[in-house]
Amino acid sequence: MRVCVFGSSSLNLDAVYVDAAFELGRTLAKHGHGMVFGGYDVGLMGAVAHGVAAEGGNVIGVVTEGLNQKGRDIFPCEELICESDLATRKTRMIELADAFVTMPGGLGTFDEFFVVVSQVKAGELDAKSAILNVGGYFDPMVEMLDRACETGLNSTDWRRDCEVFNAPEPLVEWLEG
Ligand SMILES: C/C(=C\CNc1ncnc2c1ncn2[C@@H]1O[C@H](COP(=O)(O)O)[C@@H](O)[C@H]1O)CO
Repeated sequence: MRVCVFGSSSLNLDAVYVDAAFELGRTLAKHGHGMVFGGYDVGLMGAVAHGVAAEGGNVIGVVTEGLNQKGRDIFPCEELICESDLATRKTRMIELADAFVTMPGGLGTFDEFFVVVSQVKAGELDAKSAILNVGGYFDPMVEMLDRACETGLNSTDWRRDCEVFNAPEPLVEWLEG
């Protein structure tokens, strides 16, 4: 399986997030899965790629022309794809993946997570999505999503193909199930 991982591009992150990202990468590779991600060697994005590489796993990176021009470090991926912009890059990452994992992050990470679950909701995508809820980071978002369903404002059960995990091992086992 090829798993797409979303996560923060920020620098100077707390070690609890970085360690969890590295461990996720190691777990994916130990289970024989490859990874597709945003391609840059920064933040949780980079940490998860280092984890995959540490176990000899395969990494595909999808970068953009605009971010390359900002001089961001690119992870040494087995395959590197360059797209024109963030939207095209996101589409490409989704096309390349069999399943999705969202790690803690900011606006870019939220955007990627919601695009995937919205496509599943609309029936455009048939894929599992897992949230790695490091340190309870996603608790408010999970609460909001549950509330959206309880009130009927969201017309489907967001948990249908989406689950929340505190550790990488059960997460990867769920993706495989
Ligand atoms: C100028 C800054 C960041 C540049 N933007 C991005 N760099 C790398 N990856 C990005 C960027 N914007 C969106 N992405 C994707 O979303 C996730 C990271 O975004 P976040 O906002 O940091 O959570 C990641 O999965 C990327 O695929 C500021 O330094």
